[in-house]
Amino acid sequence: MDDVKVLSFYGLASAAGVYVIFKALSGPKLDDIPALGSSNALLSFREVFRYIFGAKELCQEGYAKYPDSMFRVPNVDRWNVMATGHTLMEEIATAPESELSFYQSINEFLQTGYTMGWGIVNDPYHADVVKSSMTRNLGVLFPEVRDEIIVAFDDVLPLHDKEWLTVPAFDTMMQIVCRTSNRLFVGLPLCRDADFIKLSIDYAMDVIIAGQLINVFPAVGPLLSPRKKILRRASKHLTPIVAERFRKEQEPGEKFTDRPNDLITWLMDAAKGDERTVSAIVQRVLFVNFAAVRTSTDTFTHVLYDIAALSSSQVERVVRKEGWTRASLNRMYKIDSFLAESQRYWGIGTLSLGRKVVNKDGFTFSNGTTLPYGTYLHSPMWSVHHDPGMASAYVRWLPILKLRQSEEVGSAKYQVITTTLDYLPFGHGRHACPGRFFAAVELKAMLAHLVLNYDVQFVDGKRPANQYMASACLPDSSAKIMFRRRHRD
Ligand code: HEM
Repeated sequence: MDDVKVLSFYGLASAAGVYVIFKALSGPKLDDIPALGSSNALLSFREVFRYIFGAKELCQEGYAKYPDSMFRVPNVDRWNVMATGHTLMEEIATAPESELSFYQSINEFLQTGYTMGWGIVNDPYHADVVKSSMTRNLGVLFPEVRDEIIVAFDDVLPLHDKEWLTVPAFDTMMQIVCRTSNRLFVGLPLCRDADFIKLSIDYAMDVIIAGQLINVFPAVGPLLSPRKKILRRASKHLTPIVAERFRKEQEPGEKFTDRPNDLITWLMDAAKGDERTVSAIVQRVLFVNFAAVRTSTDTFTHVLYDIAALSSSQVERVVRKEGWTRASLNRMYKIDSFLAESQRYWGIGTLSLGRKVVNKDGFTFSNGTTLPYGTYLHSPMWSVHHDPGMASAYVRWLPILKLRQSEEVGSAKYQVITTTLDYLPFGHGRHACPGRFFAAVELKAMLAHLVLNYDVQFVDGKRPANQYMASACLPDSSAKIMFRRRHRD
């Protein structure tokens, strides 16, 4: 590095350090909430490191020590309050946005305005589109989802005879998830375009990295946002499609009757004002990609790593009897339970129910505790999912994973889409993931296709270790996995 670069590096690092300390000291006063480690923001660096290298153990310590209560853990620039026990968690899940804000919490973390556009911050109408139009259309569009799964698996796994093929697990699943999701979002042929798939995948990573940089370097961070670059790349593919739809819609005379049934159309129908422009719709399609693809890929890579011990007899029986429809997928109870259990056991994060107190007078819980304005809070999901009190709900099925008791399997109460205070991978309450209905259909269809058609094996015989980073719990993204076409005798 030359001198100017060295000086710039130290200058930026010092500015970031001063800013972080300033933020830590000027945050809301939380003296009544017990801290893990030192209660002094500057002396709690040991816990900060423990948090950065995996919040799981740290939060587990607090969960055991403070049941039905609260404790706080230090992040780099703030305290994060953890609420435990059903009563407090229910109050978080049901609190109105004007008291405990999901959007402020997530938008600050991702710096959504800079990284993905202020329209998304100001009018998150896509959540209703995903929850209503997308979910409503899942039955009629299922054959397309299924078709894309088959073609995508065939394309990314060019298998011959009885040979094993070794491929990178995460990247391969990411391709399949991205293509399948975009079959529903933008349709053929774009969902198979290599550059479009790559930019959708890159976008997710770029946004998370840029969001963190902007949080630490607020002054220069926005300059590092990938938004414009990605928009330019995406526009090449999406702008002509969206512009053509707007043009057809405005044509006098004939009604635009052959409108494709996809996310672009659903968004155009729901968007209002400034959000009803070509560039705003393009941005929104990218945002839904961001919410959908990485989350589903991480979840499915965990599932893939779990799959070796899965019996496929039940899947075969249902498919033989009823063929491939959404209804038959609904009856693949073991597939559903397997997915739910993989999500419970591993999850893709260790925290859930992220909110920020936005009422100027603070938020008072039923136990009398008031959290001041500006407090960030969560529930320690990993600890909830591994609470020994939950063990009786499961029977041991795989060496690690358990399935629900047989009488419970198939009950709506325990399906993967049913969120509860004990089952939080999709959150719970007001902001529970609206994409979970699609995610469940997509991932269950992928899982059933996988177990019916492929044998899967680890390269060295054991599950690759997870990567824990702050609140994330990610499946190993560099591990390879072996596939072979399944042969029926
Ligand atoms: C396995 C895959 C997925 C996981 C684990 C997941 C998880 C989550 C979680 C934890 C939340 C926040 C809930 C809360 O704090 O209460 C959320 C919100 C959201 N998810 Fe998902 N998600 C997945 C797939 C998807 C898909 C496929 C879509 C879109 C098609 C989607 C769209 C959204 C949106 C739009 C929100 C914001 C909700 C709001 O504005 O209230 N997600 N998701």
